[in-house]
Amino acid sequence: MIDDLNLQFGIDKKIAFTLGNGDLPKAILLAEDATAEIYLHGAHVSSFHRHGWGEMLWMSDESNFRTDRPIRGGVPICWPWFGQPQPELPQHGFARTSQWEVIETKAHADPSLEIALRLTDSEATRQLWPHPFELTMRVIVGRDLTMQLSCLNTGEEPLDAEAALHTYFHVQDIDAVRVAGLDGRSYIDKLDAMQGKPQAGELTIDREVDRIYLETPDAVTIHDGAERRIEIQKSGSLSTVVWNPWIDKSAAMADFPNDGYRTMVCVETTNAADDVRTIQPGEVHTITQSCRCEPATGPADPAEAIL
Ligand SMILES: O=P(O)(O)OC[C@H]1O[C@@H](O)[C@H](O)[C@@H](O)[C@@H]1O
Repeated sequence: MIDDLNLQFGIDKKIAFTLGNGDLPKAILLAEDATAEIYLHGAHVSSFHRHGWGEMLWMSDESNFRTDRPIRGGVPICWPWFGQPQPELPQHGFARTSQWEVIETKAHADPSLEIALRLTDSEATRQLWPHPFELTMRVIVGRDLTMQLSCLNTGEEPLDAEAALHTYFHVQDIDAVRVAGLDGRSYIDKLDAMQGKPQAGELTIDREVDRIYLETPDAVTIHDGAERRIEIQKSGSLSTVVWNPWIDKSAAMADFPNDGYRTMVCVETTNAADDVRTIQPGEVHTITQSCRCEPATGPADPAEAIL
């Protein structure tokens, strides 16, 4: 399988396929400005390392790497639902535990690299969710990490889908983290009977946080507690989830280190809660997020200072 992937989609010195953890196949993208890794299991981006500025994503070193489990960390794709609408359904949908197929790789002149993966309905997905669909995940690796998740409704009935690019960002020190861009928005507090509450100012984290922010079309910025800030631009999404499990929940999760909550925060570009999307037959809905990691002060790139 790896040989076939390299033959069909490998690009010399830029894109290669290999077996990753748990012998699951993954793509390695070696762009001029960054290196990224994407597992075919879940179309899961597990690493984005912008050269000179370190790893942007947080990965659990206790993660499962099994075909029947989601990977913990990186960017799980929650689809076609967010959370667990019914107890018998898998939390966050089936996309993150499905095997995706690679459909395209490209080396752009700018000089980013791109990989596209696809998931279509099958007997197994129709048992959980009775809709035909074609889901495409495009990952573009350059100075930014851009992810586009597109759902084409290939059926004859409208379908309703939620989605999340459930991104685990690596931060230096949770006590000093600030999340900007949500001021004045209201959020659903999943830890307080789904009550609606207003956000005043920047968000800081000193306890478990699990919130769905509504009416959030704009960029969100994470100040990571040290020298970095991460800006998340988005489109096709009017909701944003912020999650940190804090002490007790970290300890309760078997695939999460007890102190993991100190160096991560999830800021998720979503279609969740009242932002569920109805997609008509033959139509496509795309949710996009583009993440840029830059020094906390100064221009994004030393070259930009002299341009
Ligand atoms: O453990 P999971 O299924 O990956 O979910 C992690 C978290 O994901 C967040 O997006 C949810 O809002 C939380 O409620 C949930 O606990």
